[in-house]
Amino acid sequence: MFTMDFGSRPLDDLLDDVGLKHAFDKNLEKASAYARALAMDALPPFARRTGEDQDHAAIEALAHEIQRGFKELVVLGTGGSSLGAQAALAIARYRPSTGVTVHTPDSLCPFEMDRLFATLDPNETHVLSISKSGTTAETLAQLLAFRAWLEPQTKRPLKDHFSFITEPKPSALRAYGEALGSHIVEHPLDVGGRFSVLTTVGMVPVAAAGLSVKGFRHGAHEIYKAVGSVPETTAAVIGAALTHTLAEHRGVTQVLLMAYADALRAFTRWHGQLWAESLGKDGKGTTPIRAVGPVDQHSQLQLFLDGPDDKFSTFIVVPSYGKGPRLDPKAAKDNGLDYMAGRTIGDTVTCQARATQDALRARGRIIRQLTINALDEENIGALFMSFMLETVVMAHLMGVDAFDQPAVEESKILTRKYLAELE
Ligand SMILES: O=P(O)(O)OC[C@H]1O[C@H](O)[C@H](O)[C@@H](O)[C@@H]1O
Repeated sequence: MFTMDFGSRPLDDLLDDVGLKHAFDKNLEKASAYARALAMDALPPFARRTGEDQDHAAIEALAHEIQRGFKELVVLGTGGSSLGAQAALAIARYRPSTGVTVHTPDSLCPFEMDRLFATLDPNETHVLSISKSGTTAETLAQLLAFRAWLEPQTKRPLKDHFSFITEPKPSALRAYGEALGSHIVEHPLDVGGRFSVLTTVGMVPVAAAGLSVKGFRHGAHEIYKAVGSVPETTAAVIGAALTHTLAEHRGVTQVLLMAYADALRAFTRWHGQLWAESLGKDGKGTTPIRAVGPVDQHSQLQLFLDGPDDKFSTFIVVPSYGKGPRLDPKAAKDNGLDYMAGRTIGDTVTCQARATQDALRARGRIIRQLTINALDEENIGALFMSFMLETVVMAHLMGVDAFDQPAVEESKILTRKYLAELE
């Protein structure tokens, strides 16, 4: 799982220093009461389903079918139909490969599609199209392009090259899959795309890549049990109460999620959609910022430290003292780099994460650190659930509906109209 801290001093003391203890306590009480009520009778389906596991057989069946027949899996989907899988899959590259290689072209880009077609072997390629609505133009366009590329080249039945995850209701994507006769797995009706990572949507790609679905779900389940029983101690509820307090009383308009591990880059993108689409409405919201350390210390840190004090920052750290390659002591000393002599790459990164946070704290910022001890399924699953619940609790405190995205729908309708009108 993971632990949370705010540096060497307790959060209560930090809040006392800035006169926000009372406001925070009130928000924490409200947030905790809401989390308890959710757990008692109205737990969001994305969380409830994690405990049910009733779709496990469907997930494994499709994943095995893909693994048995193909070496490459292209996941077509965008937003909530891709970002969760990408975040979960990112840890696969540190394991011996037991599954297929997964490609996730989540933005519509002609150059990227040309590159994929030039490098993939059509006979070894399976295409999994994911769309909750079954109407998203980008995903449908990619699907049509993949069919046009595969059909003249494959020696196998076309239907075997395709599978689909979409809601059990009429849509263009569903009709397409049915006409092909391909395998179709249900996207749950009651789970929104950006909350769907632990459902079939995120878990089929994960299983095909050889990762443990049970691991992700177990980590997630532990968090939701804790949020239901002792909400006031959990990162999700404290995080929501704190962010809301800082937004109300300290002019915080942005939330920074900075992860010190390359494999968490995709996680920060997943979080960006979750936070922005769930909370940015009715003229309200805080803008998510994504960063990866240490690389973004060399691009954004100046702003974080010396720009406006309008951000609440969360750091995700995987302590890696003694890990990774060791720096040659003699070469380091000979070149005046004594402080590096004999240290590992992991030592360096862990010290950088600490230094960045200490520098921010020295400027009076309240900084949250979440620490995971390894990049594994349980820990990433726990983080998924924690941030989803944090978002839902935050929506409650703000008085907005976490589960719709009316403004995005307007732009989708206009895109379809403009495309149809093209000469
Ligand atoms: O899964 P789909 O129906 O294709 O939707 C994919 C994405 O489309 C829109 O942009 C929505 O705003 C997102 O919330 C959604 O994740």
